[in-house]
Amino acid sequence: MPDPAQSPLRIKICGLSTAETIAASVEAGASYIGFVFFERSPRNVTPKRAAELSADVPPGVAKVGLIVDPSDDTLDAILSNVSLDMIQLHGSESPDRVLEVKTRTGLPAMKAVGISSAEDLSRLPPYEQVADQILVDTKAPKGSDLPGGNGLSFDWSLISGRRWPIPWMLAGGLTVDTVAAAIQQTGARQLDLSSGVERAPGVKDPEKIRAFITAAQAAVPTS
Ligand SMILES: O=C(O)c1ccccc1N[C@@H]1O[C@H](COP(=O)(O)O)[C@@H](O)[C@H]1O
Repeated sequence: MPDPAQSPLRIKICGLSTAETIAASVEAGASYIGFVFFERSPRNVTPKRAAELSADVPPGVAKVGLIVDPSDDTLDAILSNVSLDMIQLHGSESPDRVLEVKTRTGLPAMKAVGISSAEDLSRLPPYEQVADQILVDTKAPKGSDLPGGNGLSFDWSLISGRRWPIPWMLAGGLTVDTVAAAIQQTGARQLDLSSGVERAPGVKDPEKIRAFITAAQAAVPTS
């Protein structure tokens, strides 16, 4: 897993599906690579394809599998094909289910929690007891096809100054144009994004990946 002491900012590029965009992410300095295992997503990859792409991910860059409300069979089917470093749970998994997934897979789990208002923050503490990391994402609008990956940000002032008992990542609509403000308002030192480095849904753009990571690194205060 990326070591916070070694890098002041850790970036996860999610929904990668080509060797070219994985190489661009790794060379630009991404700490995490995300594979989406969710059939409705334009970023969906099969476990076999993820295993092929994993050959391009060097040690030290964590491979994260994004799954939505997975059954045990789904978890087993994915992990029998591809070796992952962390599971990202991006559905409505309960805290107990997060624990079960950790036990079954033997992997650390990052639980996504959707935020759209101050009340949503009350959902965080139970997950902070059981997950290894929290992913703070924008709550998907009612009726949307995807529970994440919609390119929408939330009101970052809601988490400004919050104390986090475990490592966390900021997600939701991050782009090269918004990342400096996102870091400044939330104090985030881990970022996760998908839509903001795409030229079309599911089509990552190597140039956008490089530009985002450069802008994000430049936005972190040095002291
Ligand atoms: O990216 C997807 O297709 C996806 C599908 C289902 C759940 C989550 C998904 N993506 C995650 O959503 C956030 C925010 O993405 P974006 O930058 O706003 O597009 C991020 O954590 C992705 O990993």
